[in-house]
Amino acid sequence: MNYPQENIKPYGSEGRKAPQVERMFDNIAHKYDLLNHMLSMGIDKYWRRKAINWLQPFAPKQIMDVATGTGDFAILAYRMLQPDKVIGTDISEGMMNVGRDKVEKYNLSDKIHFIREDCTSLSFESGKFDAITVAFGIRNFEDLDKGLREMQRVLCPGGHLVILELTTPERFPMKQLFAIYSKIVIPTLGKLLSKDKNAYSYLPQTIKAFPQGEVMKEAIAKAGFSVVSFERLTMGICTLYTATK
Ligand SMILES: C[S@@+](CC[C@H](N)C(=O)[O-])C[C@H]1O[C@@H](n2cnc3c(N)ncnc32)[C@H](O)[C@@H]1O
Repeated sequence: MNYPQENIKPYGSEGRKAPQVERMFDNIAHKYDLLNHMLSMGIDKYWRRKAINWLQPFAPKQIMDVATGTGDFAILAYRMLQPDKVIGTDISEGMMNVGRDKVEKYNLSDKIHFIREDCTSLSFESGKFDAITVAFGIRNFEDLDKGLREMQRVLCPGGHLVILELTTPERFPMKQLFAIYSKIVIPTLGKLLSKDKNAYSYLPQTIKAFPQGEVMKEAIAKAGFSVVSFERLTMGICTLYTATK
């Protein structure tokens, strides 16, 4: 299936989406953490903890953090779940280099590894991971269904998937507040700090276009997952999706 956000590209309609997304995240990598926490006003930390908490009862030993970026989710997953290993995968070496520095600073280099992988075509063998996490990354995939199928393939039978993604609130007053925030605050602050004006106008456009709630739940189930469910967080600004293989 073709989803609307797959046709939204940061630097214009020419060429494939994935190389443009890679270029964009390489460009903003040095300011990503600052902007991320600033634009979410720190609420992302609560969302991340909530997502990882869901995995706690399953005590996964091998975890892949897809679209790991600068590694915050991978680091938190390691600290909260104490698995044998976390592999962070991403298409942007620029983002992962920031993550590699953090992991070294925290003395976690033997526990958390970063590998360049496009989630729509993973090089890992089937059934390798006990759990897969994705925070704020899946919206950028060139082919959402292919990415979900690949995650399903590399999870072990009974393995767990957790996805956090920004969504559009549907009810008053958050719907109206979020509309103003995403039209004015995100592009203005993003442009000012990252110096890449395309990146922070691409962000709200993809949030608006990305399938959410029941549509996303159906996409996850179609990729072969069972017990798919979702919970809207902070009045619908973010949604937590969980599933089992
Ligand atoms: C908004 S950042 C999220 C980073 C991190 N997960 C976090 O929670 O802060 C999105 C990341 O998705 C990555 N990405 C986009 N498309 C991807 C793909 N097809 N496969 C793997 N990573 C991808 C980008 O390079 C970027 O680092």
